Amino acid sequence: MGDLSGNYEIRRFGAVPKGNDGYEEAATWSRAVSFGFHESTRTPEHVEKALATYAVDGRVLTGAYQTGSVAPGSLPAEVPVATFATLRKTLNIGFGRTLETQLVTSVTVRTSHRRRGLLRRMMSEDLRLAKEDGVAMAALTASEGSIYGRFGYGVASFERSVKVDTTTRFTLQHQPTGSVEVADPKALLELAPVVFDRVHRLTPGSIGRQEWYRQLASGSLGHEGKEDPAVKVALHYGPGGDVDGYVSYKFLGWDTKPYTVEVVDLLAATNDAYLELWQFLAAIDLVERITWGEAPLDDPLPWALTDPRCIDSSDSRDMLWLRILDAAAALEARHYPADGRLVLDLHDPLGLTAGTWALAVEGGRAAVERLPEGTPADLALDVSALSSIYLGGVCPVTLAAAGKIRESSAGAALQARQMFAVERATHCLTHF
Ligand SMILES: CC(=O)SCCNC(=O)CCNC(=O)[C@H](O)C(C)(C)COP(=O)(O)OP(=O)(O)OC[C@H]1O[C@@H](n2cnc3c(N)ncnc32)[C@H](O)[C@@H]1OP(=O)(O)O
Repeated sequence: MGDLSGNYEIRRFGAVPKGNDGYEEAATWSRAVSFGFHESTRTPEHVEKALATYAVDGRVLTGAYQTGSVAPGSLPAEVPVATFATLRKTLNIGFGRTLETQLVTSVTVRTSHRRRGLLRRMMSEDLRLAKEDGVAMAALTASEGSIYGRFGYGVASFERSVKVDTTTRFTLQHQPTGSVEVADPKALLELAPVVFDRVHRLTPGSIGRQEWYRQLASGSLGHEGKEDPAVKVALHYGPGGDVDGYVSYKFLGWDTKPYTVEVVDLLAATNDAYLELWQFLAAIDLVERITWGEAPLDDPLPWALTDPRCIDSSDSRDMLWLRILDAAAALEARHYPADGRLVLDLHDPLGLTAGTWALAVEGGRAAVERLPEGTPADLALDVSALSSIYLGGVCPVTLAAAGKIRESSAGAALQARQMFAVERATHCLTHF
């Protein structure tokens, strides 16, 4: 057996639909990803459907391949030992502004090749290339909390799972302004992207959705890679008759007690649509509980309920991790609700954004200037902390208390909190 310890070639290629050159390479790559996440081996049909959606999103697939000899009888050299994928979508950075963002996903390293620096190599190279390509931000959702801080990522949004008691206890203080009607789930193939576009423009932290979402919401392609006949859909119509929200949901069966409906996807482009979709869910006969795994932490629902304790939410977790790649471009892209000047001493484990930066905001517009090294700073912080506070969803004062931000001028963290605030709660409804 040859030396298996270090010889890898990193290859990048596009996702292509079946019938195209490169399909087999992409299909083998996609099976390696399922292996890395401990899923059952995907059927050829599942792989085909997944790759068709990846191609629409323009995903770039990265694989690490063994170049030396492969252990006899083990997986052949064309199966990557590590996988990594990226796609580009926009991120809502508050006040309706969006920023092109490098989304990192499908990160796996085969157990027998782990802790040899493969993730580090793929991540460092990809972030450097994205920056060179003019992308100022990267994002991911993490399987474990301890992996990505070292690469400069910081938690920027949260989500929680809720169980809502929809027995007679559930009453909302809300007079409907629109209406809700049940629809053929397939209607969402067309409507979901339209509604999402409105939600995306309204919600700080929102990430543009990949093709797969409309398929999921419409029951066309479930997590198992097949049509999901259990999915049901209701649409919300605003006062003018336009569809401004929907809920896609499943009844979990008569064996689940209390009888429960699980939300697959819930989007509302207006405050009224959100509450009225909840009124609809709560009105489903025979059902006593609604569950939703992607609810916001800062949620209007409990405030609209007569009894906010109808909501049981024991499980809150980090959702979006951001990584600023270009400090000046990312900071200048934002609108700031408060003026001020902050000098930031920024550390970066990959060196992409390191330096002393002056952020000067006037009339909500930022000008960012690099200052000579050693210029006294108001705040000293790692790029992961700046990425965390960037969307207004994480408080700089709290990070200062945690030792993640060092405040040299009294009150600078509070000033940062005011400057980085956004117009409504940061929430990301796109997993990728
Ligand atoms: C965005 C997403 O796709 S999230 C999904 C991530 N994937 C998974 O969880 C699948 C299962 N896990 C794996 O496949 C692998 O363990 C990976 C991808 C997490 C790590 O891959 P490896 O190639 O072993 O990582 P690599 O050797 O490059 O390590 C880089 C650094 O991260 C650290 N590290 C790696 N994995 C972990 C971990 N799970 N927890 C804490 N630290 C970790 C290493 O110690 C190393 O630290 P250092 O460079 O500061 O000394």
